[in-house]
Amino acid sequence: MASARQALRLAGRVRHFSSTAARPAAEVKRLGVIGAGQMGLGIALVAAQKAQVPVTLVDLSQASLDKGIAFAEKLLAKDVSKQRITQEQADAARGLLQPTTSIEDLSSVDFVIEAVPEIPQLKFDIFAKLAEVCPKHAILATNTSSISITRIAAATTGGKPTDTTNSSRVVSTHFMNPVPVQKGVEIISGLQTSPETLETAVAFCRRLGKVASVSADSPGFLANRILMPYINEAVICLETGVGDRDSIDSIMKNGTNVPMGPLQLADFIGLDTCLAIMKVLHSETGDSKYRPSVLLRNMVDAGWLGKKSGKGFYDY
Ligand SMILES: NC(=O)c1ccc[n+]([C@@H]2O[C@H](COP(=O)([O-])OP(=O)(O)OC[C@H]3O[C@@H](n4cnc5c(N)ncnc54)[C@H](O)[C@@H]3O)[C@@H](O)[C@H]2O)c1
Repeated sequence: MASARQALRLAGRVRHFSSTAARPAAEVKRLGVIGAGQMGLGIALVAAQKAQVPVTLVDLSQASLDKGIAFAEKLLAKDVSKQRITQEQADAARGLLQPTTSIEDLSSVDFVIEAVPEIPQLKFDIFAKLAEVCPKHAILATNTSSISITRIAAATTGGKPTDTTNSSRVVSTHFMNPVPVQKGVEIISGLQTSPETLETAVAFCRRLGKVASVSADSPGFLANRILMPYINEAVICLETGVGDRDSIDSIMKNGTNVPMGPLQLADFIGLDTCLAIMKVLHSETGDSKYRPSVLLRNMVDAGWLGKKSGKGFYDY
């Protein structure tokens, strides 16, 4: 596994224009996570289990917090029943999760990861608030799938873009779904991100047992720049009758040794998420090769969003 320094060297393409006095990851003693949905809950649980730090888990919705905590308890109970961890370890991890509906409770975190829905203005507002609430050494990370890290960082400057006190601490830690299972994480620097921030993010992700890839702030970053056109092309093959659903999924599953084909994978990710990312790739690059498939748009318009809505390319 690459060390944090090696990862930084790998990131030779990433230019840095600012520096910051961020603490090294070994001193990340408390994590904050905003958004207790699919991704936020997974990140919080992995942090409690692997880094064994207290996690302040913030969500606007008490119902989401209750659902998330119940899901975490279910995952921990499953790990105990499969003898992957002991009951004591499960209890310790559960005890580290501290749900709250108040963002002000992030006032003593060393590192915060935002995982709210993929809505640009929502993320900008939250980062402006984090710059006010979190300690001045805290790393402010986003789990965005597609929004520019540079734009998110700019939201922390309070209208003074040349003051990088806050924006140099913004970075993306883009975890993969499901977080407890997937080892990969993309670490993306915005234009303002300092080398210290990047290094702290890489090192903290390693404490979570993840393998970090470093990339520049470019539409889709690495994972979605490669994955989403692949999924979109599979939908175009279905739409234009090149092959049926099962043939498309079968050839990719059995021919490229992936656990599921592209249409099933799209259902698991959420077709709305896939469409949103294709739209970003298309609009941000202006390149027609990223045009979302008509069928993908129609499926989303119909409310057939995949597994989460009970119907997508498959029925659930
Ligand atoms: N789902 C995936 O496969 C996946 C993979 C990688 C990255 N992402 C990214 O992760 C982020 C979260 O995605 P998700 O699938 O977990 O979403 P989700 O809809 O499952 O969860 C989002 C949570 O945020 C909460 N929330 C909304 N507004 C809030 C606010 N103002 N303050 C606090 N909490 C708020 C919601 O109540 C909800 O619990 C998005 O940026 C998404 O693009 C998703």
